[in-house]
Amino acid sequence: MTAPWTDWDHITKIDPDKDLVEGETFEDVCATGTDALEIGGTLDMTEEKMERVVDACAKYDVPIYQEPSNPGVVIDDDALDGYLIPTVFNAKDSFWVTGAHKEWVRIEDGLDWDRTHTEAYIVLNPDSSVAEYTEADCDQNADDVASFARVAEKMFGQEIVYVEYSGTYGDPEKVGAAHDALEESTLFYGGGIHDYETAYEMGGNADVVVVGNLLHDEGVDAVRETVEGVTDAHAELAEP
Ligand SMILES: CC(C)=CCC/C(C)=C/CC/C(C)=C/CC/C(C)=C/COP(=O)(O)OP(=O)(O)O
Ligand SMILES: O=P(O)(O)OC[C@@H](O)CO
Ligand SMILES: [Mg+2]
Repeated sequence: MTAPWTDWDHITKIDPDKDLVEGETFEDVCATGTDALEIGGTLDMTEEKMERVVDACAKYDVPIYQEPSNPGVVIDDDALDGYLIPTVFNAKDSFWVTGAHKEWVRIEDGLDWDRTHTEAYIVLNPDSSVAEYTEADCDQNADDVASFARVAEKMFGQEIVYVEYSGTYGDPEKVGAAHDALEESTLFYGGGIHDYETAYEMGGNADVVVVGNLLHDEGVDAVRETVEGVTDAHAELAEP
């Protein structure tokens, strides 16, 4: 069976610590045309906040994945299609590469391996909380980014590589370099996608575009525009 994300164009990342725009519901989020929901954030996360969002989204048709930022917030919920567990390839502290994972496996018995997948992050915005938190070395040129992507796929068997600019719009050249370096793995891009044009441009350089802050800051109509942008970019790439 092929992995579900190979069919995705767009993910909406919901931060359980942030509100939706006033008057909007999770039903509206699920009606944007987004292909999957990723529930996660780095700051002030708790199991209760995670549960609340998963419960609210469970009855709609969009797959739901939890993206835990640490082992303490992983929830056990049948409504989840799975877990997308980050591993940060350019973190300075190996805790964020394998250490947290080792602790998780040590503490929990009976992990649901069939629903557990990893995302090989390359974190590139030095001002993001995720970069600070993981002490990521963000000083990477396009060749470096491409090489990390290739290492993730070819040496570590990662099915998902994630170029992360959380909070700011990234460099399309670096994203494209990662894309060109991959043969099989799926490239996620996230960071600063805020309208049709940015989604269209990054859609030309990545397999899946992830939209986060926009949902909480601008709302579902803006998110729907980004779905259209990436979908159009991918439709054009697929033309003969
Ligand atoms: C082993 C387990 C279960 C967990 C460890 C998982 C790891 C290594 C997490 C590292 C941090 C990471 C990549 C988290 C993913 C979520 C993410 C990138 C959230 C967005 O971060 P920001 O947007 O910078 O933070 P805020 O939105 O919270 O300010
Ligand atoms: O919030 P934004 O900047 O859209 O980033 C999305 C996502 O990649 C964050 O992990
Ligand atoms: Mg964020």
